[in-house]
Order: sequence, then structure tokens, then C-alpha cells
Amino acid sequence: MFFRRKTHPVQDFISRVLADYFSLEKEDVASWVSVDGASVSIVLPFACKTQHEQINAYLLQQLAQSSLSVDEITVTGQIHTGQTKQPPVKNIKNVIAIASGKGGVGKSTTAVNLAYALQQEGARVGILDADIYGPSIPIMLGNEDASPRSADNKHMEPPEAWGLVANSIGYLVPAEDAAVWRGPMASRALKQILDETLWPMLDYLIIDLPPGTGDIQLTMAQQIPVTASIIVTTPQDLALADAQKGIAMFNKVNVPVLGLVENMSFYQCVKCGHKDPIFSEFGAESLADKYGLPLLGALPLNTQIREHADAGTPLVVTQPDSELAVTYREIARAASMSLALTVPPAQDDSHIKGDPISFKPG
Ligand SMILES: Nc1ncnc2c1ncn2[C@@H]1O[C@H](COP(=O)(O)OP(=O)(O)OP(=O)(O)O)[C@@H](O)[C@H]1O
Repeated sequence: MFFRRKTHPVQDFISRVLADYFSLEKEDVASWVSVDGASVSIVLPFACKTQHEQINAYLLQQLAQSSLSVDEITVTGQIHTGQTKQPPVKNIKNVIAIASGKGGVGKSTTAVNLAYALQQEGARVGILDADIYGPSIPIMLGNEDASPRSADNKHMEPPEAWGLVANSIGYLVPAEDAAVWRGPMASRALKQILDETLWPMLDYLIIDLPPGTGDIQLTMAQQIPVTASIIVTTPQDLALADAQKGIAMFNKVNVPVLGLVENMSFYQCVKCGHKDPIFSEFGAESLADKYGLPLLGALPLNTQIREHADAGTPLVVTQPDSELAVTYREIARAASMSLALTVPPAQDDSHIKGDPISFKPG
């Protein structure tokens, strides 16, 4: 005889409302909800801290219209380690590779702003600049002169910038030296930086990959335990053709693509507000449709984005209330949720050892 496990009416109700809120199925969210007497605890497996209050209020409002009674609801976040083929890096739960087929589409700018946006959504985040031939992260973080300290001449303490830990070949080697490295040497250098950095416990390590989809990127994607990837593109045909190659590359190495970010989507006139789609329209949207991927969001061609990147004052941190920062946070939440829903959690978390350096996320 088979017994069906009876669900608690409050658990059932909250799961339904929560599923509605996130446009998901009840089965997707049921495990996030637990009920203890008149207290409900919701633990979301993705970063969306700026929404917790709103979710709480929405649930309370829906409950008030029901016959159920609940004293309190707490909403928190807990990000799992996602499964990868290669063994995970010590202290890092998820590695997210930011890639673009074509150069100059704004991949590094997006990587930096997304890293801070994820942090503002409650995640512990680090960034690794894998663009061995053109490391731009140190400039964008405003700490070009920083260099990782090493107490034992073997491991590096990653420099911190605006509350984010970072490492880059740009901190370690003069640009002209790295520029002549061949592919295998570049991939080895990256693996070494990844393994020898004393990363604090991180929910996400954002890796800014070099542009393109050649051997170097493929080797990197194979050698590093990449949990998932995000592809940045502009809406023009040329960039989209290359973005398509990027999707194919990640498919080949079985790394899930969380979605596309369309950068320089349109130019908005600062005087009259008119939107001009200089690099064409609906490009990333149709590419996303073609591959059944989400379009995580779109950013305009905007002087402020460039100025903050050039000045080393990350826009999301220094202008957190701007419309652009809001968009970056929406993309961060969508990416984090997409990861939680597409990548199964790893069986164990034994690679999470504790902070080897003192680190207080900003
Ligand atoms: N949305 C945007 N609006 C205006 N300028 C932007 C935007 N995104 C990026 N930029 C600017 O475009 C230039 C290229 O950006 P970035 O270095 O991020 O591109 P990339 O794709 O990482 O390039 P590559 O990998 O080829 O080095 C930078 O000067 C940056 O400030």
C-alpha cells in the first residue's frame, strides 16, 4: 500500500504563492519552504537579498486573505555548490565564466558590474581576470598598482577592491610579458592563479574569459571547474554570430549557459530620451530564442558605464541607486536563479574550508 506524504496546508499555500511570484512550478519551490508551528522559513537558493522584504510582504498579504494563520515569515538566501565535472576549487561554490565571441562588446565591464550586483544581492563574490593577453579588471577596479601578497611564497592573498576579492595576471606580470605567451602557457598560468590564490569562501567566482572561442577559451573551459557561463553580446549580426560559437563551445564541454546579456543594446539621447538601436534590434533576443536560453537583460550604450569603467569606480558600487545599477542587479538575480534551477547541487561541500584571509564582503 502506498501513502502519499500529506503536505502542511501552510507549506502548500506558501509554496503556491512563492511559485506564482517567481513564475515557477510549485514543485520547484516546495523545498525552499519549511514550517515550524506558526513560523515559516524560506531559504532561497539564489541571491536576491534586495527582494527579501518585498517577498515577505507579498506572502503576508496573501496569507491575510486566506484562513491560515502564521506568526512570522523569515526569508533568507543560501547558495549551494553546483555540480561540476572537475573537482571544485577550495572555498569556491560556483565558478561563473563570462564570455563573448567577439572582442570589445563589453564583457569585462559586464563581468565587473555583475560581480558587484551579485554582492549587493547578498552573495560572497570574487573575480578572476582570465584575459591573459589584455587584463582590464585591475583598471576597472581602480587598483592597477595592487599586487597579491604572499606569506609563504606559494600562495597569494587576492587584492580587495570595493569589497570584492580579485586576482589578475595584470597584478603579477608586466603586460608585455604575458602578451607573448602561447596558448598552453596562458591556460597553465590561469589554472595556477586560480589554484594558488587564497580565496575566501565565495558563493560565486566570476571569471572574465578572454574574448573569442578558440583553443585557449576551450582549454580554459575544460581545465577549470566552471559551473556555468554567461554570454555577453551586442545586437549586431557579427557579434551574434560569434556569440553563437560561444554557446556551441560551452555545449561541447557540457557547461550550462545561464543566458545572454545584450550590451550596448541601444543609445538613449541624454537630452530628449529618444532610444536609438545603433547596433540593430532584437539580436540577442532572437539568438536566445533560437537556443532556448533566457535573455538575462539588456544594457544601453551609455557614457556613464564607460566613464566608471575607465575611472576604476565600478558603477554598481558608486551609483547603487541609478537605473543602470538596478538593471545590473536584475541581471544578477536572473543569473543566480537560473544557476540554482539548472545546475544540480553537488553532493558534498567538503571543499569549503573557511576563510584563510580576513574578508568582509563590502
Ligand atoms: N554599455 C556600455 N556603454 C558604453 N561603453 C561601454 C559599455 N560597455 C562597455 N563599454 C566600453 O567599451 C569598451 C570595451 O569594454 P570591455 O573592455 O568591457 O569589452 P570586452 O568585451 O571585455 O573587451 P575585450 O575582451 O576585447 O578586451 C570599454 O571602454 C568600456 O568602458
